[in-house]
Amino acid sequence: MSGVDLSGAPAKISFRGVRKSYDNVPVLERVDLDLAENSFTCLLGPSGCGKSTLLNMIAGFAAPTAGEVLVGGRRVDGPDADRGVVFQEYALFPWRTALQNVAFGPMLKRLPRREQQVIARKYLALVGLSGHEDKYPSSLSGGMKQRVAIARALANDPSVLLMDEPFGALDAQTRETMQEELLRIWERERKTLVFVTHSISEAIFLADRIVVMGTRPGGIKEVLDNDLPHPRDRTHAGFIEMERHIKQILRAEVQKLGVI
Ligand SMILES: Nc1ncnc2c1ncn2[C@@H]1O[C@H](COP(=O)(O)OP(=O)(O)OP(=O)(O)O)[C@@H](O)[C@H]1O
Repeated sequence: MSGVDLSGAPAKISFRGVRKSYDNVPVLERVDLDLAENSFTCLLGPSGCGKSTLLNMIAGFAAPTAGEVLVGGRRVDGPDADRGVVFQEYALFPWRTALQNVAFGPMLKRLPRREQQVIARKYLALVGLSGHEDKYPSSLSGGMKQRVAIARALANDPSVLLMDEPFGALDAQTRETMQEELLRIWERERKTLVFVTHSISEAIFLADRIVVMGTRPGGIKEVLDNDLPHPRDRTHAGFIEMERHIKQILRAEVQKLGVI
């Protein structure tokens, strides 16, 4: 049975009593979480708390040790084109042009060549890369490569988009631009988006739900609903207050580890 989000809408993604261990070492304690369809959730927490593990279980790259993960009411038992993934390190094919990279999913679906190109051009345009179709990744900047990676994930028209620190390697200015672009794309494409980040400010800027995670035991510390109006202003009192609150939770977690 699929869960119900706090808003009353049926959950698109549900974790039911999920635990995860690697080689008998527990990484995640019991996780119960429901994410609504078309919601934007950020997973935030100290290094090693299991953010990527949680994301990978939605993607189907990792299986829970106990419990289950449901997407659209169906148990995840492996990767699926309906769940697109974008990683920090771009993961583009260096020998394929931007267009060929984005057309990769439609090609795997064996769509006619012309249709593959139409889809790839559409998503490259959506991420602001019209005119760069024939460039190879080596001649694109970090921000442009990440735009191609996003377009490639979107070209499969997934209902769920999973992003693992996608802007972590970008300079501060490019990162802020990409955050704004991503919100624009999310508003237009209406995907259920789950985004892993280390940055408190990035999480508050982007997400309507922030899942703050902790270590030892790894798991969810707090789930915050973020209803600050868009476009979000990082100097707004509500923004700063939320930042302060999350910092407090994370500081306590890091102190538990004896790091500071
Ligand atoms: N495939 C694996 N095999 C063994 N241990 C793993 C594996 N993947 C992750 N781990 C361990 O699980 C813990 C959680 O890792 P995970 O990458 O999910 O954390 P994270 O919060 O995403 O970390 P970071 O912010 O540093 O990327 C870490 O201690 C990590 O070493």
